[in-house]
Amino acid sequence: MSRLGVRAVLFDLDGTLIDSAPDLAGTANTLRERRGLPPLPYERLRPLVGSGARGMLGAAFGVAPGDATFDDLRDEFLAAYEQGLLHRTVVFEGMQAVLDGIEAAGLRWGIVTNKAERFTLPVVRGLGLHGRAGAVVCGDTTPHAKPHPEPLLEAARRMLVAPADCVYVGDDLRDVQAGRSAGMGTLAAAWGYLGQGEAIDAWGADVLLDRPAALLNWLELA
Ligand SMILES: O=C(O)COP(=O)(O)O
Ligand SMILES: [Mg+2]
Repeated sequence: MSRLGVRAVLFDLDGTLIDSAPDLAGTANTLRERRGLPPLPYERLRPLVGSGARGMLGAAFGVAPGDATFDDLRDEFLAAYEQGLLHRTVVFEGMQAVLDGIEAAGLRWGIVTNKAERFTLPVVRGLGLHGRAGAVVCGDTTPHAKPHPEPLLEAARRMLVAPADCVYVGDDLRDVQAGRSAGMGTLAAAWGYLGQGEAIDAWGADVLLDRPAALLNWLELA
């Protein structure tokens, strides 16, 4: 895949553009604390953060979707997370420079996440990214979420860029699947929430990136 013809870079949010793991793990421990349970170590929770509330509740309480208590715990988890979206969540180190480089080169960039709008929009605003992103498409913006291509196609439409002229950068297999289905080049971000034993090189991405700055190199902007 060539960077020639790339006019827009779309980014996944959690695990790619921002590190929200400390706040998601912190929320799991808030719920444990409410029940008099000791906190779980961050190192144990972080590898499960890619599975969102499901991963956090599985680790914290041993529950899974379909269990009697799961839905109530998930609602409580999401309400608690919403209270502290930006306590310790940050843009990944090196990523501001990547966004600066993309903008300086006259390329556009946007966000396509499975995180719901109620969480995404305050986070994106709070981190100062809102006025800069050409589009922010969330898990509930279109009828289908990733790995369906629809959110990526919606972002391309909003940015007035043909899907073939976009690339998608993400830290999960479903990001690569969505990008391919949308007809976009795919770049897999290895700095994100890669679960234990996950084989990122088996996802079928066009390019593997080991750190944010590698994206600037690939775009030939560094
Ligand atoms: O919150 C989620 O479900 C995952 O979000 P992401 O798509 O930005 O990684
Ligand atoms: Mg992600």
